[in-house]
Amino acid sequence: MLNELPLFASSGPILLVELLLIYIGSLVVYRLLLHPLRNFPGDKLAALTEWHWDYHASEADYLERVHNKYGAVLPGPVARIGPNSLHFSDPKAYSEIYAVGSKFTKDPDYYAAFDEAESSFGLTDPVSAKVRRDVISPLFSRRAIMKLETVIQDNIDILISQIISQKDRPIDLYYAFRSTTLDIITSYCFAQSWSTLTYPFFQHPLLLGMEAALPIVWYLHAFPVLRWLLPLMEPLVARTNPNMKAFLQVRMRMESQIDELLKDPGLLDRADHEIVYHHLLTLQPSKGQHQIPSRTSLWHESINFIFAGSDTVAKATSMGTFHVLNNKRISAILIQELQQAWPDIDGKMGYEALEKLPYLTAVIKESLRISLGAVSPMPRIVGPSSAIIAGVNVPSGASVSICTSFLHHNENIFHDPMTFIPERWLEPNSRELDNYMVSFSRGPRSCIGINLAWCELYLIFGNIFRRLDMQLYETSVDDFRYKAYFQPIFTGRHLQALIKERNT
Ligand code: HEM
Repeated sequence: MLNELPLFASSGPILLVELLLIYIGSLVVYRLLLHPLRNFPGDKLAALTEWHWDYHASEADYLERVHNKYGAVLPGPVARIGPNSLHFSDPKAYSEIYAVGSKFTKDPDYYAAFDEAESSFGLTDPVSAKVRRDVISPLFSRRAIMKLETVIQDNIDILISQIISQKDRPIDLYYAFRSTTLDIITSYCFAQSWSTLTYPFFQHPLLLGMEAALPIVWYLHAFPVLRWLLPLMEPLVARTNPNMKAFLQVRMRMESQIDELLKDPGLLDRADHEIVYHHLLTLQPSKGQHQIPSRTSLWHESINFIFAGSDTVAKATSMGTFHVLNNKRISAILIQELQQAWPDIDGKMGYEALEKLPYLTAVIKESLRISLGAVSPMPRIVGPSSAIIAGVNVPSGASVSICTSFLHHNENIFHDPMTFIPERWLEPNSRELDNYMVSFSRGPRSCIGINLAWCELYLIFGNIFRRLDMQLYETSVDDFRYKAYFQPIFTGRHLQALIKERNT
């Protein structure tokens, strides 16, 4: 009887189900038994489907748990965390994956989730990415930052005056810093400040919308179709979730900025200073730019700057400020150093002068170390041939990464890694530690905004600790536990402080 059953039923829907089952069956066999990564240790479900990663991606300690489980299994300090993805735990892997001159490229499947495929962050083709970088990098060179330092200082002055005007109530310093960095990036890159600093309690709806948008990243990764559906669902989303509505408004606002500019390029001449569009909209064949970026590409780039350039600095300053205020000894040393170097409180102290202060520098480095920056993997595709990473032979085409926490929070590198100790950066061996500080990543895709970030960090830390008298309010270290959405979202209360103006 069995022999007489046909292999495929003839009716359409059943045939579809049969084909689907055959496809899934073949995928299972391929991924478990034939895939080039089949011999790497890791959960079977992780090897079978990307959804396993998407399910666990936001758990801050997920990768640590995976390595604790598979650390002793050969071939070494590596685990398979997706069908085509490996994650390393040995810090040596960092300099091999993110090496200067590396031919490894950004993993297109992973980075597509950010929905900025045509921005400097999202471009995965190395040639296009390099052209874009070469075109916009001059705006972020140290020289350019020094020239536009007043743009940054002016916004910090607004921050200080806004904080002082809200005396007698605790200030949400995370929102305050995020407003500062948003206004800095929108003034610096577009000469059109969003003026979020002057919004009541620093809670501008656009800022709240950007914060609410972060958690969608792993959904967009798991279900790529959402990237197409999201714009269609705008009216529904806007009605049901005010923060998502605000996020969609951020995207639309940037879209109209581009449209206005394309309609009237003369707007560029009216900008107060050089902005990112001066670079993007000027053909620069010497840098390999043979065409002006498309409207979509300009739009992606503008959204990229707003996200990449604001939350990162705000989270580092929030964590750093908390740790300084939480330790009387550290805050006393920092304030004393600032008072000595900057005796006239009504005067100004610029970036170059602040950079020379050793304790302030140590505080900033420690803030960057402990806050990590990007908290999720930044995967690269191995190629053009196979590579040895941390002593392990990895086939070409595999997606590889090692998260920053495996260096910054590694007790073999930084003793007592979860404690904020600026002094570690002042010890004789601190140059050695610099090799393991990778907040801005390394290699051809490292952070474009590093000089701007350093300048913001010096000016924000310098100004708030010199000009304000701050006391923590109902914030503890537990409030900085986070969920990982490439950038962290702290799960506790935001950093809050009672703040007065300092008079001397
Ligand atoms: C404390 C502050 C900052 C930290 C910790 C940080 C960290 C990083 C990291 C780790 C990357 C690599 C991402 C990856 O490989 O996927 C990156 C890339 C990038 N960052 Fe930053 N960043 C900061 C500030 C900024 C600022 C202020 C800007 C604004 C100009 C900026 C713009 C960018 C851009 C455009 C990229 C993409 C570069 C590429 O893929 O080639 N960042 N940043």
